[in-house]
Amino acid sequence: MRRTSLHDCPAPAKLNLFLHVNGRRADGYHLLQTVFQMVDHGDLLHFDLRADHRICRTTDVPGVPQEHDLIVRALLLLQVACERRRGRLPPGIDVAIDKRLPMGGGLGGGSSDAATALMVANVLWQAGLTREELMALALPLGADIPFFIFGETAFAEGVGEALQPVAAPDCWYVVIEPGVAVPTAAIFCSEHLTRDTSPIIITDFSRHTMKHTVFKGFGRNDLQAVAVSLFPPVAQAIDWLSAHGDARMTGSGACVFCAFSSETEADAVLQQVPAIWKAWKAKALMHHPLNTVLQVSAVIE
Ligand SMILES: C[C@@](CO)(OP(=O)(O)O)[C@H](O)COP(=O)(O)OP(=O)(O)OC[C@H]1O[C@@H](n2ccc(N)nc2=O)[C@H](O)[C@@H]1O
Ligand SMILES: Nc1ncnc2c1ncn2[C@@H]1O[C@H](COP(=O)(O)OP(=O)(O)O)[C@@H](O)[C@H]1O
Repeated sequence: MRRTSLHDCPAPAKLNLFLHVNGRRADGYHLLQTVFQMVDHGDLLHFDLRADHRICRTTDVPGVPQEHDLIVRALLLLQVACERRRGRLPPGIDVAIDKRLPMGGGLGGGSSDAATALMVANVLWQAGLTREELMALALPLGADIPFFIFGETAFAEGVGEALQPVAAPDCWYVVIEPGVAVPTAAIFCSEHLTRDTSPIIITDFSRHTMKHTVFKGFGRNDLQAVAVSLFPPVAQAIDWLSAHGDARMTGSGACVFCAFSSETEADAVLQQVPAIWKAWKAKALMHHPLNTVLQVSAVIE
């Protein structure tokens, strides 16, 4: 049966368990190695097919005009791809967002929103793009989007688009939002950013090591030193959380996280977080929730 709406669609946050900057491409983009981990905390999106062909965001997102919104841009790309494939333009979509993830937080909120929109619209429009086709369509919009469509914990290379599944640590995270928005570009263009971390090679041995990454302090976030120097609240949050474990920044910041092997341990730390910061706990997700909720893989593969 053809569906005309899908509500309460999750767009989970990601954490970069480590993030190494290995070099820079001729176009200025940086070559990275990272492990992307989804967690069970994120935005919620609601989709309704329209009678016309317009893509409309029905929720105001302060600072993000509708035409710049990654959700809207992603859906416009898919609508055109769908028209090319099917010979007719699919109906428009109204998208409402319950925004929970802070912008400029390094949690990939905008990217995750766009990935969820693409996976849902692929079903609503019966567009029939494969997972790989959706990932390729999304990459020009943002390097993190393909990961969310890939849908499982991944070791990523290139600018984040070359993905391999890795064993994920089954744990809980405490995440602190330091209350500042870090613009990704400001970190990557800093003259103080180190860009020469030696690439690691993923073997069966290192896959195993990855599983213990968060507890054994594997790697580091090469973007952290620059973010800490430009944004003191990030430094303060890392200092505080470091008393409880290996605290790190995710992505280009600002959020910081620390892993715990049980929910009880995470709760104990969460209760002590100073009231000046917003903080939450989240469980590691092995798969994107839409893989099962929507049977996306069955529909698009
Ligand atoms: C750093 C990461 C790690 O997961 O995530 P966030 O912390 O932003 O969530 C990503 O690589 C973010 O990739 P992406 O989402 O494409 O970054 P954008 O905000 O579009 O990039 C803003 C600017 O940062 C620079 N940039 C970005 C990515 C990259 N690999 N090299 C770069 O030099 C470019 O100048 C780009 O124009
Ligand atoms: N749906 C969206 N949600 C959040 N940010 C968006 C969205 N669409 C576009 N953006 C833009 O992407 C930027 C980065 O937001 P976000 O992905 O949430 O953070 P980060 O890249 O730090 O993880 C925002 O500052 C905003 O300008």
